[in-house]
Amino acid sequence: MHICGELLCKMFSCPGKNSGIERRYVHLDEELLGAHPDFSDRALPTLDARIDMASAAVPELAASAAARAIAEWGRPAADVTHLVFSTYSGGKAPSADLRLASLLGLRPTVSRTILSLNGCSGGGRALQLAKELAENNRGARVLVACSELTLIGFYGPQEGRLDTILGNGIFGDGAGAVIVGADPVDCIERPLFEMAFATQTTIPETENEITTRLMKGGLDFHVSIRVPKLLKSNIERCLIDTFESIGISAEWNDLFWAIHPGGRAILDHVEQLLGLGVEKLAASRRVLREYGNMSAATVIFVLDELRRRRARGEEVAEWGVMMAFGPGITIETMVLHAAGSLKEN
Ligand SMILES: CC(C)(COP(=O)(O)OP(=O)(O)OC[C@H]1O[C@@H](n2cnc3c(N)ncnc32)[C@H](O)[C@@H]1OP(=O)(O)O)[C@@H](O)C(=O)NCCC(=O)NCCSC(=O)/C=C/c1ccc(O)cc1
Repeated sequence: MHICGELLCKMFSCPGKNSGIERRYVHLDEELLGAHPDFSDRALPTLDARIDMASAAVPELAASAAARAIAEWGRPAADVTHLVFSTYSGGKAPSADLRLASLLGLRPTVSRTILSLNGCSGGGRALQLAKELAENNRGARVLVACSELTLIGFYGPQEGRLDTILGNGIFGDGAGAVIVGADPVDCIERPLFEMAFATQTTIPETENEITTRLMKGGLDFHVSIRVPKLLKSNIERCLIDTFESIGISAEWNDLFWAIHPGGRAILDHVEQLLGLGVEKLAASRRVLREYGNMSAATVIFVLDELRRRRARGEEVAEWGVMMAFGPGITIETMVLHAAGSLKEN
């Protein structure tokens, strides 16, 4: 797995001390908003303009992350065989995946899949799909790209919609990219993490807790106040089931952790529930602090941060877990093995 995160956009506000967020980056700056003052009002028909803007900017942002991931991978872009692209910020076909393939000069036979509206679980889903593709197609090299722009669903405050304020307070823009493959080529490819096993769980009867819908005024998203507690009640079962499936018994504090920082409360709940030491969620908290919740792209930033922490010797665990949460409520869980540890065995 080769990882790279990318931020195009301009720096945004500081949303307050309780959020755990110090800065975020957004494409929709004051100038653009000045040109589209109707974006502030979700009752006005702005979807066409938002989709036009996103159709240009989403693949460009993805391309800058992907170009860096490909450069670090060390092989030419033409060696990419598959592309899995996740975004909630689209709304037309051909989609951002085709434009990204063209911007990167991928081969015309590249096999493309777009994941749309998977929200914050999209990064986990895209990585699991890439794992399946890589393991089942000899020599496959899968480019995973997640690119999110909040402009598709940014509104001003509205009476009775506290979740809009929550969204404006925690969401940010960003893109991440990863190259996934099996059987690395010696001396050229230097894997970072092995994706050992992955599961997807849907929490029963929670389909109304995180929702998004394309409306004439933009992407209308709703995140209920119950989300952190629902995750807290279900996460440990997912972890136990996942580790039992591969016959590994794990002490939570002996693992490294890449939890999607959907909000500060979610990280607090996970830390408390699993009895994790304060450093265990440091990568997730840093990404939340520096970039906010960039939906699907966020777990890629967390993995990127984790590999930096590993390089500095701040995280030494051999096995780890990545978790991402999105509409469903869907929990994507993946057991990871640090590639440096593989070589030592
Ligand atoms: C950092 C927060 C936002 C605030 O923390 P706090 O400052 O300690 O304050 P409170 O938690 O006590 O909340 C302050 C107020 O906000 C209210 N509130 C608190 N969450 C809410 C609420 N979801 N609604 C509506 N009022 C609320 C809460 O009731 C309270 O109201 P009040 O008592 O009247 O002051 C914290 O609540 C927090 O981290 N919440 C979790 C955020 C969360 O659920 N994140 C989403 C995870 S899932 C995801 O990321 C998917 C996104 C997605 C993206 C794109 C897609 O296409 C699809 C999906």
